Amino acid sequence: MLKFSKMHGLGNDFIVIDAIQQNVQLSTEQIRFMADRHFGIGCDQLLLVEKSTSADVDFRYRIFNADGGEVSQCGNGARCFARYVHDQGLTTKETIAVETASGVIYPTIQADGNVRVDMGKPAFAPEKVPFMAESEAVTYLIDVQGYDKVEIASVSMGNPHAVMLVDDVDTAVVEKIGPVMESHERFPERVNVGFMQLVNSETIRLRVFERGSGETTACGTGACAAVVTGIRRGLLARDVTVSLPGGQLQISWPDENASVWMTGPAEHVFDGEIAWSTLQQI
Ligand SMILES: N[C@@H](CCC[C@H](N)C(=O)O)C(=O)O
Repeated sequence: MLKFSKMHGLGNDFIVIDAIQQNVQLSTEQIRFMADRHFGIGCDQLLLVEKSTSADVDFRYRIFNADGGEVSQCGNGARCFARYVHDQGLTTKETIAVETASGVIYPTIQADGNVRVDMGKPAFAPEKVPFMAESEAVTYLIDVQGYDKVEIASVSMGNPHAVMLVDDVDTAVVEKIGPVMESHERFPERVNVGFMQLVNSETIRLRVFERGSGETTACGTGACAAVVTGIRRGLLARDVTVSLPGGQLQISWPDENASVWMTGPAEHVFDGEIAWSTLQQI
């Protein structure tokens, strides 16, 4: 049997698998099957806990979207990862160094159970996102099929994000523009698409259409992306409450050269197991 835990961060849900104590080799099709909410277990992302290859880092963290594609960063996943390795007794540390495909992040489990994560520095250079543009700008006007030009900001939080301002997230056409933007030709690795409504300089509302998973109830890196691009546009303060459909995150970007800090909950839902014989049929 393959053991897993089901966890979530503000409803952005994960299958978390210990690949240190279990020998885990999953194909893209098997991950897609496990993520499927009707035929499998159901999740937005599947997270693998592995040993790090470097001595000064505690764990390696691999992330797969529901479509089976491996990606390099996940904010809500980082908080769940930290709670998982701590609660399963894989570490006794409160601050954990975690290697991801886009660098090392440092989640800290707080006394109240929330997790605060040093998410690293945002990268705005188009080639880092990657986004096709002649030079770096705070915002860009892009052609979106079926719509007039759309103004976006783009940033890498270890994964690619496009953020647009909307008057009201409740009426924003996330399910229509989201998929078109996700596969926009100017984002060669596709993109996570954020729809940000300003409430005041310290509060935003946000919905995110995630690359490879569709709209989720919350996206941690999406919240970081919205806040840093909002600060660059002169719209937001340095500490912002981000209100997502699944709940709230606190995001802070102390200055242009600093890391972005994210604080929020991570919840364990249940433990389960699935037979390898079932997965072998996929
Ligand atoms: N849910 C995540 C982001 C997961 C990865 C993303 N869909 C991508 O493809 O980059 C978060 O909380 O940040």
